[in-house]
Parts: sequence; structure tokens; C-alpha cells
Amino acid sequence: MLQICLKEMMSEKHKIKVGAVSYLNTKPMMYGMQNEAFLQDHELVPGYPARVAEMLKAGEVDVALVPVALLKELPNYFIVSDYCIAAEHEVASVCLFSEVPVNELTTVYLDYQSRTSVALAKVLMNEFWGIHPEIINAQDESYRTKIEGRTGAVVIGDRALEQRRLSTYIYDLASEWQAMTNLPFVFAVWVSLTPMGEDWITRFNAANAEGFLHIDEIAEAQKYPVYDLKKYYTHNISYLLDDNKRKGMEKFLAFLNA
Ligand SMILES: C=C(O[C@@H]1C=C(C(=O)O)C=C[C@H]1O)C(=O)O
Repeated sequence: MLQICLKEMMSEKHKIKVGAVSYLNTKPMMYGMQNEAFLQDHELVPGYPARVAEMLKAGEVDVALVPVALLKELPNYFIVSDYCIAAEHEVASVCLFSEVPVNELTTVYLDYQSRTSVALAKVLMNEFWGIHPEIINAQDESYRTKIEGRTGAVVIGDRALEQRRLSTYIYDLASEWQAMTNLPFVFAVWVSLTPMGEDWITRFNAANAEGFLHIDEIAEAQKYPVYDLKKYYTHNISYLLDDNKRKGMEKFLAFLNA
């Protein structure tokens, strides 16, 4: 009995901690990680993107789906998966919401849960729309009630899918980025701070891939009347980190380093 407990404690100690964004858009990637075999040597730690970024930086997790904007703060990092959160068309869940056209905005609140999209919004305001409203970093969820008159807000994730039903003007930031650069936009990538080894990467890619064989099942299981999740998983979010997406990512990082 004691031996079994000790064994369990030892394996608990050596579990690889995986920080994962807790939004609906990660469900297809997380599907293949929610089984006994994977969970035997991995622990999943959920959080919103800005929190997941902090977890990786603080060494609380070993691998994490982190906002691309974090990469410029890391002295050394490894992209450990062929999967990511990106968009080649409209993303639907990362938008600037308002009641007036963008050039009439005097104040814009930025989502406290985001690192990448808030940086993208600033790039678009400066480089594409040429607007210079007052920028306020939101501290908690109450900021969404401030969207009225000439005040707009960037909202991401499931809450953005909900906000789509409330706001008059919806500027999809992935679409705007594509209009500006003709490139896809990558929001988040799987990253570690130390090398993970080829065998583990192969296994992790396979775990990421599994859910894409079960998209109907995953979409239906959520019972989410707010937005068509099958469309979200197959049209809005694009999950494979290919060369064109890497180009989009490099371009965005170049804007952040300028
Ligand atoms: C497309 C999205 O991408 C997310 C946006 C992020 C950000 O703005 O920092 C980080 C991770 C992504 O999961 C979304 O969640 O709506």
C-alpha cells in the first residue's frame, strides 16, 4: 500500500504541466489530451491567455499555449507543436466592438485576458486605421458595459462570441490584419522554455491532431447556442502552423519590435 502511494507521488511529481487556454477554441486540440494515457504523465492547467503567459514565465508550467506577443519577452523559447490558434479569414472571437465607426472612437478599452490581440489592436490603430483614441487597459470583466457612445473595446474568446450579439459595429481583427498585410494571423503557439525532445513532440502533435477527427462530436457536446461552433472550428480558427502563418507571425513580431 505504502509502496503504491509512493509510486503515485513520484509519478505525480514528474508530470509535465501543460498550460492551456480555457476558451472553446482550444477544445479540438485538447480532445486528445483528455484520456488516461496522456493524463498519466501530464497535468493540464487551464487559464485565460494572459494568465497562461504568466504561468509559463513563472515556471509554473512546462509547456503552454501562449500568446504570440509573449515571445518577444522570452530570451529563449521552443515552438513544440505544429498546432496553433490562428486565422486565415475572419476569426470571429477577436474583435473591436463599438456603437460608432472606428474613426469616431475617442476611447478604447483593451481586454485584460489578452496579450496578442491587444497588441494587434494597437498595430491596427496606428498603422491601418490611423486613429489615436485614449487607450485603457481593462482590469476586470466590467469593462464590457462601457461599450457605448464613442467608447469601444477589444474583447477576445468566448466572451467575444457573446458580445457579437450586442454590439452594432464589429471589427474582426484577423480580417483587418489580412487586409493590411495579406497574411494570416497567429494568436497563440505551443511553447516550452527548454527543449522537449523529438519523441515527446511527436506524441504531443498526435494528441493535438486527434480532435480534428471528431469535430462534429466536439461542437455538439458544447450545447452553445451563441455561435455555430462547427463553423468556428473549421472556418474561423485555423489550427495548423504552416509556412504562411509563420510569415504572418514574423511580420507581427517585427511590428512589436519596431
Ligand atoms: C482567437 C483567439 O486567440 C486567443 C487570443 C490571445 C491573445 O489575444 O492574447 C491568446 C490566445 C488565443 O487563444 C481567441 O481566443 O479568441
